[in-house]
Amino acid sequence: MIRVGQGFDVHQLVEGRPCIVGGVDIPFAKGLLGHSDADVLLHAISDAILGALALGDIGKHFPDTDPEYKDADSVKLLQHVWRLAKDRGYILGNADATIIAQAPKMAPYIPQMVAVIARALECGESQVNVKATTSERLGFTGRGEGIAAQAVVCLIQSQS
Ligand SMILES: Nc1ccn([C@@H]2O[C@H](COP(=O)(O)O)[C@@H](O)[C@H]2O)c(=O)n1
Ligand SMILES: C[C@@]1(CO)OP(=O)(O)OP(=O)(O)OC[C@H]1O
Repeated sequence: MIRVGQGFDVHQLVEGRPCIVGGVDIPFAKGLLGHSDADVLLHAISDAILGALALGDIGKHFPDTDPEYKDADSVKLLQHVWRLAKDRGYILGNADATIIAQAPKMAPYIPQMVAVIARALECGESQVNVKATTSERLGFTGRGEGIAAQAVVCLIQSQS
């Protein structure tokens, strides 16, 4: 069986926080605000996987009221989500994601993000694509108030 899922997430950019996107700590004057490390890209991918599995969303699995997830490493959250897919006999077909950010420039860090994601999803790097776009200075992303990310995944059930 093949299943697809999509995910979308937004986090606010504020001073005094690290800017962690796709598991990469990007040097920038502002960082992402959240209960966890606020890794907007990994949250979108996690939600896409949970969507494909019809298992709800990351807020359901990792409540932002739970101190266990305070400043949590989203790579670990993604690994947990991937375990749910593996336990149901799925492998990754492919994942494709877009980061929407006026700044910082993501391109130099994308190969590192792809490596982090492929490692967490136990797949080849050719199965993972990460893109970035500005929103041409329009809207909250364009004003630099936050970063958004969206993702789609295709999961393939290799055993029944
Ligand atoms: N935060 C970003 C945004 C964009 N990029 C790269 O720049 C290219 C052009 O962006 P447009 O919004 O003008 O389409 C885009 O294709 C990305 O390669 C980036 O690295 N970081
Ligand atoms: C990851 C969790 C849990 O720490 O918190 P945040 O970092 O605030 O992220 P969000 O995308 O708002 O939702 C999921 C949360 O429950």
